[in-house]
Amino acid sequence: MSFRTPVTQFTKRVSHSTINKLTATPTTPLWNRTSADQSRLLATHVPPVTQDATSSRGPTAMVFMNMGGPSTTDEVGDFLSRLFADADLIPLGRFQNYLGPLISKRRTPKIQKQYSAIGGGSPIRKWSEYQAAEMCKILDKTSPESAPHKPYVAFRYAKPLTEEMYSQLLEDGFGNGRGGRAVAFTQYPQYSCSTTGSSLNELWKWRQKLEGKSAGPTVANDGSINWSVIDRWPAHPGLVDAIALNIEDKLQEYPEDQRKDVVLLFSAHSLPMDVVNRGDPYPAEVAATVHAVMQRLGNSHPYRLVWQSQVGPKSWLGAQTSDTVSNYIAKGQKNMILIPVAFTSDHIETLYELDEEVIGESGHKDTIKRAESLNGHPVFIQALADIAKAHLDSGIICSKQLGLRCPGCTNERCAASKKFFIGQGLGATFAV
Ligand SMILES: C=CC1=C(C)c2cc3[nH]c(cc4nc(cc5[nH]c(cc1n2)c(C)c5CCC(=O)O)C(CCC(=O)O)=C4C)c(C)c3C=C
Ligand code: FES
Ligand SMILES: [Fe+2]
Repeated sequence: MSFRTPVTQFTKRVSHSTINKLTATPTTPLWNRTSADQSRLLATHVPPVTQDATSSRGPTAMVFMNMGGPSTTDEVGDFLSRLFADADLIPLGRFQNYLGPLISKRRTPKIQKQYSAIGGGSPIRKWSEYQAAEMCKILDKTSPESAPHKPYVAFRYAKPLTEEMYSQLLEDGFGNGRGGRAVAFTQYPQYSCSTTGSSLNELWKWRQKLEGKSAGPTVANDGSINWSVIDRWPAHPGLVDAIALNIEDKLQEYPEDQRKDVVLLFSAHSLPMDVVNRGDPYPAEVAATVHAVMQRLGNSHPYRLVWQSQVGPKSWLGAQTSDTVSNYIAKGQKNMILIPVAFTSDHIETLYELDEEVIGESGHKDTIKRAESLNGHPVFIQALADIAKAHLDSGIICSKQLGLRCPGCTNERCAASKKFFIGQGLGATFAV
């Protein structure tokens, strides 16, 4: 039995302090006990109260975490300077404060041109706000016990930034001595320490700054925000189905006699090899998505997983998407569908890199196509709601995986933020 199940049963009638009096001793609070112990205590001491259909533990804040993108070309400079200042993404050691601004300043005009070419900015904010709001509408119906669900967006490098979201949460009455529940829902389906890991480290940092918490469990019961995390969902059936449906739609654009011989190229943002070799979970999780999509399609077509968007002189995980397309063309394969698989909405890497560069410059624009990004696909929105509902029902603070650091990790921010998010024993183990 999970911690949450019994709590939902008495909602407004039994307060958290009563639960604690009933269940915990001063030295071993409920959230710090084994799950068997929690079940025994709750089963023994809690009077059987039937659920009141009108009662709710809400509001629940549903916070969509992502990297973000500049909404206008004027924001490109700030976006890049935050990106190159992030030592979880681009570690520049003691030169970070000097090299970060220098590289971002030098890169700005080139990246501004790319955003101009896709309509003057990244659509990620528009899509994230839409996806979060639509998901919350579904959750209000499917999960009345945690309603109302309030959508928030927290970007790592663009507005609304994590600190803006956090201040808004406090203004809206979460925390500030009133407790309140918030779910950090990563919008990267596959976990990488350079993406979701960085967003969680940032969230932990702002939690410390704005709520004064330097340590302690997520189920704090001290009036600060109770955080839990959806940290990965690489093979969720709804995600898999939405990607598969977009592929099936694209296949329809080929003449029937050619359709079965189209090569599917799943394309994900690459990682530097030193990150891969550190033991980052992302390559394996992206492969899990691809495998699940191919199973859903009945392994109907030949396919490869390829990697795009390498930046700078380091060695990156390949094969590169652009090389793959030219190599296959050279081998005589002209029918190919590129499938963005590690990002849930359109962004510069689909609209510019894939559409304008890889396809646009291939000389085979008619036969090399791209599957739609997930954007507002109703099957995808439903998947988000299903993932969130399962999380809310489970009472789990985060996945078991989140507690385990990469074998080669030397980043102390990872240690501190993981310790916080695993919530001292509710569902995850902690390894240093
Ligand atoms: C799952 C997605 C992503 C992973 C993993 C990822 C890792 C990663 N990225 C860089 C460096 C840069 N990324 C940049 C832009 C960018 N990255 C992603 C996604 C992932 N990155 C997206 C969606 C975007 C574009 C945002 C948008 O258009 O809205 C950039 C800036 C652009 C540029 O200068 O070329 C850099 C730099 C590293 C080093 C890294 C892994 C360690
Ligand atoms: S780099 Fe992966 S846990 Fe720190
Ligand atoms: Fe990137």
